[in-house]
Amino acid sequence: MLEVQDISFRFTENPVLDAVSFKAEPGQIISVIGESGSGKSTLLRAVYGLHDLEQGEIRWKGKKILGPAYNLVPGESYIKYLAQDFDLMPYTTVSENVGKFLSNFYPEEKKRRIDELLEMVELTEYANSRPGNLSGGQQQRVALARAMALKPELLLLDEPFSHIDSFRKSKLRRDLFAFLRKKQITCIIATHDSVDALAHADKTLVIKDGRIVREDSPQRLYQNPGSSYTASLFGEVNEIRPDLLLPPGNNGQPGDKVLVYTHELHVAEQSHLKVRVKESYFEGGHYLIRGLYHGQVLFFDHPVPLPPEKIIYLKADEKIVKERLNHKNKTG
Ligand SMILES: Nc1ncnc2c1ncn2[C@@H]1O[C@H](COP(=O)(O)OP(=O)(O)OP(=O)(O)O)[C@@H](O)[C@H]1O
Repeated sequence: MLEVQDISFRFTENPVLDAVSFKAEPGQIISVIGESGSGKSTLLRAVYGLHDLEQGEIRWKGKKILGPAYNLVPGESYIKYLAQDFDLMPYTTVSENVGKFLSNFYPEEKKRRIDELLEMVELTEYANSRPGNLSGGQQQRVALARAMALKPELLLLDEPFSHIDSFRKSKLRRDLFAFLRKKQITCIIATHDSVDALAHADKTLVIKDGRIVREDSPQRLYQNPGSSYTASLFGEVNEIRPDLLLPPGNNGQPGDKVLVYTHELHVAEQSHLKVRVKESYFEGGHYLIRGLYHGQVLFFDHPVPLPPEKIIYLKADEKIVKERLNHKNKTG
């Protein structure tokens, strides 16, 4: 088990990690999501032993992970860290890069393993190419394969799909996480991408200014984001007065707002939410509509574009609104 206990770290004056605590059970996949600069990479680097902490400690299976001041060669052999720069050897082949940490003692076993990993990242035909001649996305796939070559006990992935085209990303993501589950590899993945954070994780940590502000299952986090910061990591979100979405009575406290995702608002015959359409943006499966309610900008999804200045009425599922309101009042 990984135990991160109350760790703080700063490069200069301001803390970059501020009293961070969480646990990862063996085989668990944990996503860390937060805006740029919130401390995701620093957290992964700290877990890998690349930073000397100001306070707190990190343990893997009870053994303390030490920073560079106490460990001449930072990083432990049972942990692999895939950084945002891929750190590949540019002048040796893709195969040699993937096999860098594998023993030469059993050459056939080594070759089988490299072939299996290259197949997973769809780079078999590039086995003899040099990373220097590959695209950014292809290099990232080589780095991913190399990080998994030794079947680490703990894998730390920093934005592992950021350079990979959406055409490949979904399949690679599915295959990678299936592989991790099969091998019972514990994984922490830092990401901006809500699909990375939601689709495959057992638990998601939301980080803001170096602090963990939420820790929950992806489903509960998405259903009850609790703050506009958390909700906005999953896409455009509206903050709406509950009395505009619920029948009279039971409408929360004055000043309350509920968070409503764009796909949860629907055009209705009548409602309290009378909106003037401003613009329609084509997003593939639907249009994102920007409208105004008494000067407040609202976004919602609609199957077709709507003419500017058209007046429409918006509704949301009352059950969802009530649940969010209750959750908000419970958690403050
Ligand atoms: N080597 C460094 N020296 C000083 N400050 C740093 C250093 N590395 C990162 N920081 C600062 O620490 C904070 C957290 O950075 P970090 O890279 O952990 O954020 P992040 O959430 O991973 O961002 P991104 O999503 O953009 O990669 C930022 O304010 C950053 O400017």
